[in-house]
Amino acid sequence: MQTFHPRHFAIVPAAGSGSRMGASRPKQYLPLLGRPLIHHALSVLCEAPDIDRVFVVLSIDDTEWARHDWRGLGGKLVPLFCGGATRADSVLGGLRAIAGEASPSDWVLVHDAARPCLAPWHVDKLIRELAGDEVGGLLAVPVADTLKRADAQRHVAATVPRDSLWQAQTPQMFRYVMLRRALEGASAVTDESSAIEAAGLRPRLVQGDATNLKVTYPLDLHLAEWILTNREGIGA
Ligand SMILES: Nc1ccn([C@@H]2O[C@H](COP(=O)(O)OP(=O)(O)OP(=O)(O)O)[C@@H](O)[C@H]2O)c(=O)n1
Ligand SMILES: C[C@](O)(CO)[C@H](O)COP(=O)(O)O
Repeated sequence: MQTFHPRHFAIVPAAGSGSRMGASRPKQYLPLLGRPLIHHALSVLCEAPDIDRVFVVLSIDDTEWARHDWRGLGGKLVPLFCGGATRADSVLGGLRAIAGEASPSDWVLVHDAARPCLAPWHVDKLIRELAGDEVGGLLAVPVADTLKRADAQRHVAATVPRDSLWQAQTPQMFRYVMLRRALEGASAVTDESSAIEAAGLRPRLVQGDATNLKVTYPLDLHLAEWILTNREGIGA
């Protein structure tokens, strides 16, 4: 009997403008250790032995991608100029663009272009822990701080119990057809898991670590540089 092995595709949404960064160009192209920021995560995804192809979703009017040399990342990398108005639109555009290549039960790993400190072991752990899962899941870290809910005047209205609260990261890994249908049916979601949850399913939380931060504000760029330079020393 022939056994079916699902493939793994990465989709990297990179069509954002980086407004909170306040830089002169989208943050995915800001220099980080001599490379465009996005290069770091793409390199890890392209080198992951389990990942078959890496699709980068760019804005339809992106002019910067072509200014850089990506050949060092090898043949798995495919740019798609089909980004949308929101992150979810960009991911959905990517899923639609690869419809001819992906089978319904292939896995899709969606990873933010803005998370440059993705490490090979993050990808390996996610794929290994979710291999036999019906639904899929995401990297995440348990909330470590005491949480406060603010009122309109920024006074503390309540202390929110942090038990069972996790911070969502990426990659988030789901079956192609399940993710596509979930995103087509979802409104205003900020990650893939939310769309899957809205479809009535329960994604699994796979514990990652704080080094896989999202570069959102200028300080994050310095933190990312420090993490990439000192990774061996901090045991991450
Ligand atoms: N229309 C959009 C918006 C965001 N993204 C991508 O989604 C990821 C996470 O989003 P975020 O950090 O919010 O990026 P930006 O939207 O660029 O940032 P900001 O919200 O500060 O403008 C980034 O890799 C970003 O490029 C995208 O592909 N398409
Ligand atoms: C998907 C995500 O990285 C999970 O933390 C995050 O939600 C995306 O960031 P955004 O600022 O909400 O677009």
